[in-house]
Amino acid sequence: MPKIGIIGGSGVYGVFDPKESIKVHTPYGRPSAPVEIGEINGVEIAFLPRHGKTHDIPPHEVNYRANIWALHELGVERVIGITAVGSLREEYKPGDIVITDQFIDFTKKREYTFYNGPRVAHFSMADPFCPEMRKVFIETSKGLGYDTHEKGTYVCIEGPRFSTRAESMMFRSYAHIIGMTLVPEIVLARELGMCYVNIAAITDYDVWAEKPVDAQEVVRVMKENEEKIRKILQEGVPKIPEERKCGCADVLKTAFV
Ligand SMILES: CSC[C@H]1O[C@H](OP(=O)(O)O)[C@H](O)[C@@H]1O
Ligand SMILES: Nc1ncnc2[nH]cnc12
Repeated sequence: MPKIGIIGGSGVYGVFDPKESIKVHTPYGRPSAPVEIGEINGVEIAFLPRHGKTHDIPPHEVNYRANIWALHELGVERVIGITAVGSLREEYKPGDIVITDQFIDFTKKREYTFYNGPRVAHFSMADPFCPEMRKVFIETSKGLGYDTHEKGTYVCIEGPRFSTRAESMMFRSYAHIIGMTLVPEIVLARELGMCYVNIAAITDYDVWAEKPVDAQEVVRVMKENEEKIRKILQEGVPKIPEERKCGCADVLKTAFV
């Protein structure tokens, strides 16, 4: 049973060679694709492409609950989410890697929880990312010589449209990077006691800076970044401690009323 799951985003489709693919049915419907099982550097991995195998699911229509449930059902305890993001700050440059440490939710109409009653839960989201996996991927990305930001606040917008210049200026006053998929993916993983780390690859300066961003540019730059992501995973995944001492699952002890 794979204990590590990877959710790949825009332009990240070939990070390993799957040995099998499993169709998982969940109480929330179908995940974005069958879950692919394979290995990265000797470690068993479950992989899901967030936008489907042919990128036909837009960010606001991703079935985040089914994706996280499916990975959990297969035994996954730790989730690595790969995302393409725009930069809201000069010093966060296209091509840089960010190991996100906070998020701000600007989405509007998604399924945010597994707990819609009668069981009521309120999960702490103060420090949402797994400290053990953050450490591994910060060290790995830096060790590979990539320009790496140890911290960064990701503002998640609803999409599928990009921001207006005014929105971008506002977001820039409190966040460092912008994307459309981190929420509710991380929230749902946490609700099941799973660890989550976000490896964000910057593809563009959002519109506050210069010319309007476009989707083709994001996918083109992400293709260029794919090798970086592959290397970070190849080196980083085997360094993830097998036993979890991070406390990510402890939120379950205090969430229920
Ligand atoms: C293809 S442009 C916008 C698209 O790219 C990012 O995808 P992901 O987070 O899955 O890497 C962004 O969030 C949007 O979904
Ligand atoms: N500028 C941007 N805004 C929102 N999502 C993105 N994904 C990649 N670049 C983005």
